[in-house]
Amino acid sequence: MSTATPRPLAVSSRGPLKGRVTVPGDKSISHRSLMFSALAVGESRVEGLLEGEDVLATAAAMRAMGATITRGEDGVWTINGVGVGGLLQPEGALDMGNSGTSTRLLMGLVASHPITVTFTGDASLSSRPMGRAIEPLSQMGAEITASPGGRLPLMLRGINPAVPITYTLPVASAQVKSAVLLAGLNTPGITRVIEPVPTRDHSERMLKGFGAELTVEDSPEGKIISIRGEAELKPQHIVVPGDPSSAGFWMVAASIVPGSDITIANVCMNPTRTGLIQALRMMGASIEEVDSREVGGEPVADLRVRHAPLKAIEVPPELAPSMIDEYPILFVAASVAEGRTVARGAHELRVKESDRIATMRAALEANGVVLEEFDDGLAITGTGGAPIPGGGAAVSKLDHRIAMSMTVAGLAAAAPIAIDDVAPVQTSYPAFFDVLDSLTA
Ligand SMILES: O=C(O)C1=C[C@@H](OP(=O)(O)O)[C@@H](O)[C@H](O)C1
Ligand SMILES: C=C(OP(=O)(O)O)C(=O)O
Repeated sequence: MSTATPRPLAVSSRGPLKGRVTVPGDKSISHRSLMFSALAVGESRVEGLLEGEDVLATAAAMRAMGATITRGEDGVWTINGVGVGGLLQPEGALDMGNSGTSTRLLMGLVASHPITVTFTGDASLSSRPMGRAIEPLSQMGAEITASPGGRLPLMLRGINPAVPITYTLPVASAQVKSAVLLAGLNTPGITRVIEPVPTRDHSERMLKGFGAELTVEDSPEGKIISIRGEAELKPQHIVVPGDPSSAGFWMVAASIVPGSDITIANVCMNPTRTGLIQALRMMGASIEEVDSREVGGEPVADLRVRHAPLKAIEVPPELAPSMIDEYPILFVAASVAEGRTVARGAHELRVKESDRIATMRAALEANGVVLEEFDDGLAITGTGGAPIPGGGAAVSKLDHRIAMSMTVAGLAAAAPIAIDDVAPVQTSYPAFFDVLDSLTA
């Protein structure tokens, strides 16, 4: 995995970004495509799957639990599922690598199957809190023994039949929501999740597409998502739309490097994912949607992004769930905006692949950016369009989004930024540096 060999890289400005880029398949949808196909009865096909380390960890885990998963020479993946209830006891521990999504969603799946699974991960993943998934899954009857602080490695003994619950999410987390819904798939009766703050809804959309009986209702407490268990999933042909989180790096790069004009093709525009676009537009970014359409049950568009002077904003905290993975790159945009951008209400950043508030603060500060750290975010005083000073180090802390964000910062810096390790980009965007080369050729 990406921990193996660190890859240092010094990034300097390369001039304007020009041309057209197709971003890789959405990571959230890719994980779910493999998991749900592996639980369907029969053969599913997935086009445009993200072939990053995180998703490959999910593929390996589903194989270890009985699914047959192959990649054709045309890049189309074929999955023969075992059926809901049919997951097999894996022989060894499941290595989740760097992937929180794989871990929490698979904990949910295993919880209602009569198998016992040990989950392990890299140093980053082993420092992240799993208590948020352990709590509801224990209520459903799973027995979970975790490392101190509710961390990996952990052992989960699933139960069949599990107990259906109604669970109100204490944190805005699509992973926890999905863990409970996936446990509900093989649980008799109705399992409900109440979501006070909306988060990405790919599980809901896709489970319906696979034929599960799933309903979403609005209530004063929030969205109530109900799934009827002992579901039968029907195999699907899935076309994975492009990842808006990966697109975010190019949106910001083109916005902040003078003379840039790019088109990012096939970006998933699901409203639970477009917070960065909203925030950048508030800052004055030029992002034009071209050819809006639907792909695989998700809204999709091509985005034309041209350089534009950015102005500081107060980032509305209610946008947080729809741009939670995009704060690191938003901090880079804020670093060259005119004025002081304040982004708060994003506590969750502290428990991602790294503490993304502290990691970005250190990396930007070392490169001359003026900022202030809060428990739940950063305030950043931008250069007003001038290059950021650069010339410092950036420590990526096994966090792909830090490595990519600081690369983009380097494109807008007066002196090179020395990133200690960009190998983590493999988790979500293996072609990132090839695309950068093509846009700056
Ligand atoms: O459900 C998902 O696919 C994801 C949910 C988010 O995590 P949380 O549920 O922890 O907010 C996000 O940060 C992660 O990259 C992917
Ligand atoms: C938080 C992320 O992923 P995960 O939780 O799956 O590790 C991310 O991709 O930014």
